[in-house]
Amino acid sequence: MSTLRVALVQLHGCPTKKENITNAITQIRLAKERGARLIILPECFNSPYSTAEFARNAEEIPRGETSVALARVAAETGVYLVGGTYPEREGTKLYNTCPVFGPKGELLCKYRKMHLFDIDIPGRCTFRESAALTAGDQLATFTIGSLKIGLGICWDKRFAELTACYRQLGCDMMIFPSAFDTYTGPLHWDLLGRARALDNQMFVALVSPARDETAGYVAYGYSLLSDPWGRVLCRAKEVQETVFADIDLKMCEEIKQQIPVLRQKRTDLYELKAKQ
Ligand SMILES: NC(=O)CC(=O)C(=O)O
Repeated sequence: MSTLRVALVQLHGCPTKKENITNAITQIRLAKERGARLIILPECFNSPYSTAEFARNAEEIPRGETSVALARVAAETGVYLVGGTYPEREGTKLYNTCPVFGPKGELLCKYRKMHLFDIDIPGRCTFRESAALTAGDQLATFTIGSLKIGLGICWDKRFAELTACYRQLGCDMMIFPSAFDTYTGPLHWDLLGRARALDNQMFVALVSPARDETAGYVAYGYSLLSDPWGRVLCRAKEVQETVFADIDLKMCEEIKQQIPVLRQKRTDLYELKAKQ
């Protein structure tokens, strides 16, 4: 395998959880028809992105209805499916969790958002995820052939050390299901995606919900995939749509030779260490 077709599925929000799941399944089937082998959904795709709504839509992973439906469609289509995120319930705690299903419908891993989205830009954007959710404390990776992929969720991409830890683990791709808002999106979305890609010489995919001006939280849209050079290979607009990129897996090795910054780190003077 020297190239991999990736689909970024930018979904619009539907009135109910059931309709969100049905819409996602339809789009996954269409992406498979167009040759995708790795399909990625957005953050919080089965629920409004609201601290007041998380509990109502939360479920156990992988026993809940969203996971069961995603596992089934992954097996039916034979794809790797990054199930965006949805609220996960474990005991009394809620998490913002990204599950990954393999081509047989098996749960390959799940990642719980490690940095919670607590933001306060008066008059622009205020959100306190930590009022409703518990932060995760584990990195999560999976592989497709020789490609090792790391997971983060939205706000996590602002913490450069996290992606650098995944680089240390040998990841050549990061996936961030995300939901930036319409103030931070235009300023930071591309910049952060491309910066993480360039710093770590890896592919970076950011997948957002479509924009809905009537929603309580208005997501930015513009899902994108950056290559290790910081070039945007595909980008959605604001509406529901799926965009595709064929990623060339040799590119990470080439750039590491040509621009050998990863080998030139002065670990005698500074060092990054994952504590797990
Ligand atoms: N929704 C998030 O977690 C993060 C976000 O919107 C931002 O970083 O801006």
